[in-house]
Amino acid sequence: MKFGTKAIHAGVSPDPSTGAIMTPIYQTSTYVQKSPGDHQGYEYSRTHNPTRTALQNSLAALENGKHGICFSSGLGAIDSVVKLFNPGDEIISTNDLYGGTYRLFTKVFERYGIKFHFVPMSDPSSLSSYVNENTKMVWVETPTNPMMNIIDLEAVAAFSKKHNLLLAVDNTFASPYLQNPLDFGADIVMHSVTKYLGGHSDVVMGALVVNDDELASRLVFLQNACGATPGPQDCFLVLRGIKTLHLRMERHCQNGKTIAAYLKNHPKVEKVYWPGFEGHPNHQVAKRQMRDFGGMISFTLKGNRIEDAKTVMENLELFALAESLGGVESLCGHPASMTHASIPKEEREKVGLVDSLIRLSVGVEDAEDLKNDILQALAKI
Ligand SMILES: C=C(NCc1c(COP(=O)(O)O)cnc(C)c1O)C(=O)O
Repeated sequence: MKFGTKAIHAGVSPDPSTGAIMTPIYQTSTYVQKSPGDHQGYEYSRTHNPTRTALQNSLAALENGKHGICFSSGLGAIDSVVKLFNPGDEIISTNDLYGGTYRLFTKVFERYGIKFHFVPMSDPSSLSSYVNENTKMVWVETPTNPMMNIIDLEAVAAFSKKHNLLLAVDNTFASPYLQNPLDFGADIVMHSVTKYLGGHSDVVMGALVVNDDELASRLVFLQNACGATPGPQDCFLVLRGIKTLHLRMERHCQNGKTIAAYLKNHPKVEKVYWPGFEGHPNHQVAKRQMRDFGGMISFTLKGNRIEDAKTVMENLELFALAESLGGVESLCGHPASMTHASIPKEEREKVGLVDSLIRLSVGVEDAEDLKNDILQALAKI
């Protein structure tokens, strides 16, 4: 099946008892058994729930994987990935990543003896210097949040296999519509389902998709044992969001291209970070591993004054100033003081995340209105 057909049909089937075409919301915590252990595959909703099962199967299909595993948030999913490891183990991570992920790694798991190396990954050949006998996994985002770096999945997968490391890829910014990391050799693909998959800014959820059965059983064990599972209503909302993922992503990409080009030519804009530009350092890699370049854009202003950035964001009207991304409505954010505030300033600035950086999640509105919104806000500085 092609992606658009999978988005509508994968993982779901008419309800066996009623024929309902949409997967029902099984709003129940438990299931009656005929005698101890004699049940219909469902015992307790933290462990299994039919609405969640349909969503997990749908997500696995969209990522060309075998096993989908859902969590109550993206960080809940990442938490379970890191719980695969033990004190003394080491993880090599991209040095540009979501601030909450950095915080989870450094403020939680370093206390449990897991060591993280935050390194630039635009040239995977430099990674070997960070490998030792304790290294267990490589953690990648691509495109990265918020600097829009592109990491070569095929090259990092080859590196990981050569050194017998797991490769986990946070595919949130691309969505399964634009990129499928398992196809390039990744072992785990992770999503903040909160973003493009839910697509309507009305759910917080996370997911993992893997092919390996043993890895899946370890992650399913952690999903149940640690309990960060989503409820059936949220699973229903994401199942519904997924049905239009392909249509929404096409519009996000069209609008992203229009807005990126508009910003690039604006006299008050210093630099625009968007993988679709031919001048992007890894544009050729993006072309190879992505089907299009997405709706996430970051940019800086001439003069790099935080006051100017705040004035622009306060005056944007269609681009609402809020955390998150990937919904139908356009959002703007200030990573330095919002999503990435938990990363020390000196660490942020090593990757180019300066105080004047503005991040846009370009929605599916009419592009002309979005351009005019940016024009009027930039006129205020
Ligand atoms: C809320 C934001 N990010 C969440 C996020 C997460 C965490 O997902 P949550 O569903 O918010 O827990 C993981 N990975 C990436 C790349 C993310 O962007 C944000 O960047 O505005």
